[in-house]
Amino acid sequence: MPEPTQPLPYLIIDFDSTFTQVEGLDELADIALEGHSDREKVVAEIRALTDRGMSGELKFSESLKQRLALLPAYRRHLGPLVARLKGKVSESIVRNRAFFEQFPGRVYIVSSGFREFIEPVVAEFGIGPDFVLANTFTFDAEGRITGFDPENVLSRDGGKIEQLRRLDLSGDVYVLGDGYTDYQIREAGLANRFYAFTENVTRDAVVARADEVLPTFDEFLYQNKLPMTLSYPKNRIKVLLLENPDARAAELFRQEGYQVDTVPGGLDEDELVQQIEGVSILGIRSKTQVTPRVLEAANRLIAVGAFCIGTNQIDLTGCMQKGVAVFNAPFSNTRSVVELALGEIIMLARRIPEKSAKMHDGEWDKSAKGSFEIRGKKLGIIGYGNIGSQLSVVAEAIGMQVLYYDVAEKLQLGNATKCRTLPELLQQADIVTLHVDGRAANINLIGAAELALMKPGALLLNNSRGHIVDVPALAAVLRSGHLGGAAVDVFPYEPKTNQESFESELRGLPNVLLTPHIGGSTAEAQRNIAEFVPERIMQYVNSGNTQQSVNFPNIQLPEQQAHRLIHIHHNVPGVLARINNVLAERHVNILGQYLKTNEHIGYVITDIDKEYEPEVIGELKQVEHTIKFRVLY
Ligand SMILES: NC(=O)C1=CN([C@@H]2O[C@H](COP(=O)(O)OP(=O)(O)OC[C@H]3O[C@@H](n4cnc5c(N)ncnc54)[C@H](O)[C@@H]3O)[C@@H](O)[C@H]2O)C=CC1
Ligand SMILES: O=C(O)C(=O)COP(=O)(O)O
Repeated sequence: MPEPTQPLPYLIIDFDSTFTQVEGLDELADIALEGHSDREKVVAEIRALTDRGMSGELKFSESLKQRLALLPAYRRHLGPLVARLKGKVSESIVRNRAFFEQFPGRVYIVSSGFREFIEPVVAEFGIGPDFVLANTFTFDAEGRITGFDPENVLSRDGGKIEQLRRLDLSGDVYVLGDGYTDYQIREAGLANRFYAFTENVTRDAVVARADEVLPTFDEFLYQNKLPMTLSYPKNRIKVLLLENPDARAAELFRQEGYQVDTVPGGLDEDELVQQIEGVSILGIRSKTQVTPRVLEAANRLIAVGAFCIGTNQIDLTGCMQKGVAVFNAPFSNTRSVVELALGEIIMLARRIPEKSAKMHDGEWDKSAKGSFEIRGKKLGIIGYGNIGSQLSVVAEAIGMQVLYYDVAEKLQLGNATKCRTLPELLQQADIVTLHVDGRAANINLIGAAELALMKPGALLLNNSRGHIVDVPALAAVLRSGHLGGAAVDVFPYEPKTNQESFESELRGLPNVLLTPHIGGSTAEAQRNIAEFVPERIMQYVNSGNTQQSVNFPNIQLPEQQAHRLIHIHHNVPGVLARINNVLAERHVNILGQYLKTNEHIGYVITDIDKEYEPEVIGELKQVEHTIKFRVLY
């Protein structure tokens, strides 16, 4: 942990909506009015008054007076209130409890809320009663809250200013709060800096006047080089999501505390080059090309999430050499593609595309010509991976005979028959379906020669990648009638957004089913993907776990012990020895070490004791052939 470079300034922290996520009086009203028919109405009125007071719209004393008048609360409600507030302390404050315990006497809670509920909450963070400056309630003989002690300076307008004056602190004073009255301390010259704390609420009028905006308390600690629980404030991690992944993805990243920007549709290379600067996590789908130029401009990138299966659009080696881990969703839309393919096979076998089009034109064409059952027909699957092999099982279940061809040795499922060559499959199949990946070697895998080998009247499905099929050659065999039909979901060029029109030689051809790359576009698949990919990326960021990464050596790490050093380097001999030399010379105790390499990079994880000289980190960064280095606390 970095040690403070200078004595800690005095921190003046507001309580309601800053130290805690909520406003104490709002919560008190909610508790006191439990079971009352007008609970919601009164709580809403109190909230509105709080807001008007906090943003400077209503005089503070007036807002307080009006709120208390609406509040039918008793002393007995304070216990439940404290219990509730203890569970609602701001997450980044809870996370950094150790910081508060480490600096007793430097943190004041200055609040126009009430001592009765503030003191017990902040006591758990080592902040004693002398460091709580707040209002106090007045009660009647029955214990009903009647108002506030008017002698208390904090009950008056400008009360926080006067309170600070009386405190007469010497040295630097920083104020953290969400309200206008917090800013006024700085305005009055009684603090050096005002930090608008926006983890719980953002008030524009307050943010506009702040020296700094703090989305979390981690950010404050990071900026001031103070000891913090996280190694890096999560709010500094910028996520850029393109091509509309399900909204759940943005939600999960936001919940984690990251800043998320979304761009509907894809970006071309020039646009992405402009937008990638400062982005730590890039989320794309099948359209966006992550090219060497994009990577060159990516100064902060640590991970790319492909919210799909295919990763041919990403320069995977370039990412590796930059220390950028790539993750995809290898099985989240498999079933959706299988279902689409199966539906297309039946639709084409019955010539539905042209029959449906005719019906829309008012033409009744009842005939069995060219239509057949798929039972007993030979389905030739090219690429027997996750999609191909699942389609194999489903197709057999409805009575098809399956043939398959794959460049890799694959487990033969059910009664499927393996073909040793591509021509062997093409010559036999009644229906050919493509499920290979989009690697460059597969460009025009199906060209004029391959199409010529297919049986007359056979059907072709391409739900894999557009460049796998030579489109003009396919159009020619459809026009000539050599093929009986085709279903095509993917194209060499696909429109960037739904506003762009679709151009293709396949348009208007008979018995051709065209779909706009929707093989994986189902609610189920998109939701699965939007959970799967962020989870992998966040695990990687938080623990270094690279399980399921497409381009990094896969390591599933055990739970982190003390501090974790994550070192990515070019795979040349001797780097591990150099890392360990630095640790040995600095007498650092290694608790666990894990190494895995691939042909380009080495990935070393070292768990070490918390106690080490800060210079160790600098020295490890200097180890020759280091690509990226980070420390996790
Ligand atoms: N239309 C859409 O919306 C979707 C399209 N896809 C595409 O489908 C592809 C396949 O997906 P998965 O089955 O999950 O991938 P996978 O990686 O499990 O399977 C691909 C298989 O193709 C084989 N292969 C590669 N080149 C070949 C060749 N020239 N000849 C024969 N076999 C070859 C591989 O050895 C592998 O077994 C993805 O890479 C993606 O491009 C995936 C999901 C949705
Ligand atoms: O999963 C894949 O590889 C796909 O082709 C689906 O791509 P998409 O997410 O629809 O752009």
